[in-house]
Amino acid sequence: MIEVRELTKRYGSATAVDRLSFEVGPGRVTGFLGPNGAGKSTTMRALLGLCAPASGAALVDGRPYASLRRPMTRVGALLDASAVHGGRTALNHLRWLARTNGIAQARVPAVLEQVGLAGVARRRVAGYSLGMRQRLGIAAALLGDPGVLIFDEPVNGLDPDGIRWIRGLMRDLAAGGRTVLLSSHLMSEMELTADRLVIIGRGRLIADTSVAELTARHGRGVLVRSPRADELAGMLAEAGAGVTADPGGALSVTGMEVDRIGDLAARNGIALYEVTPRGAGLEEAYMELTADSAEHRAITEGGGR
Ligand SMILES: Nc1ncnc2c1ncn2[C@@H]1O[C@H](COP(=O)(O)OP(=O)(O)OP(=O)(O)O)[C@@H](O)[C@H]1O
Repeated sequence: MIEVRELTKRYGSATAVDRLSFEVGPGRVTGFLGPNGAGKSTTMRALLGLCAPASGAALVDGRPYASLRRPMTRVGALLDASAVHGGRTALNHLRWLARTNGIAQARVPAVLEQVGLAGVARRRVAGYSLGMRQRLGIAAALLGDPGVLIFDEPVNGLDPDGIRWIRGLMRDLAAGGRTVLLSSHLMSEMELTADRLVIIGRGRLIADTSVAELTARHGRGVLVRSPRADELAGMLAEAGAGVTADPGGALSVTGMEVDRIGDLAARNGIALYEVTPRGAGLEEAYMELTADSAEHRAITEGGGR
């Protein structure tokens, strides 16, 4: 469990995080989104005791990081994958981490296996690709088998295979009951990985919502196919959804989440052949939500050269 309460952090006269409050619960992946400079890294650093807030609190399992006993067994984090000393091997790095944090050495081969580095564990980290370093950073985060995981831009610089692997891992960790907070400035990435979104801009909370809610509110609706489309259309409309019939016989449903559509059909014994959210509008929704808080905006001048 992560709790951020009225968190404020200033650098000189600049306010990086401004009375920010949100909670992140277990069992799902929570995406932490915001434009460059929104305050995501600062918030994560506060959660990990790496910077002291001016006021408010950043808590893991109800406590500030500094008062956690054996913190690596409570919270694991990937902030900067290049932080490992290049002269070390992955094996030595993890063994040292385990030793200094009271973690059983048996966890070392287990996490190396989990992140796919078992075969290269005796190589020096200096020779690792960016993707391998990310995996090593994730192995370190998982070493203490913590219930809370915090990842800052974990897919940065990864190839499609690496990105797919990280997505799967995040989802597996959440499915296993862990609390997973994952930052990105890309909505497209979050749409595929996260269940819930905490969106900030200029250090303030902009939205705390589920991907499904955001899709229902800003997406282009849900495509529904059913052999009893007419009947279903009537029921959906009665329940408050916007319904239009596509030329092919499918329904285009707006203002209602996929789960509710499914429940309503099930309660009335209506078979569904397809229920597909058309989420293409999410990126635009995010741009709209954060439009006023982006640090740098491209200025488009008419009549350019
Ligand atoms: N050590 C620091 N000293 C001074 N200002 C800082 C420091 N760290 C962050 N800031 C400022 O605080 C604000 C929030 O930065 P932060 O790195 O938390 O944002 P972010 O959302 O993680 O951005 P990005 O997506 O670019 O990583 C920015 O305006 C940044 O310039």
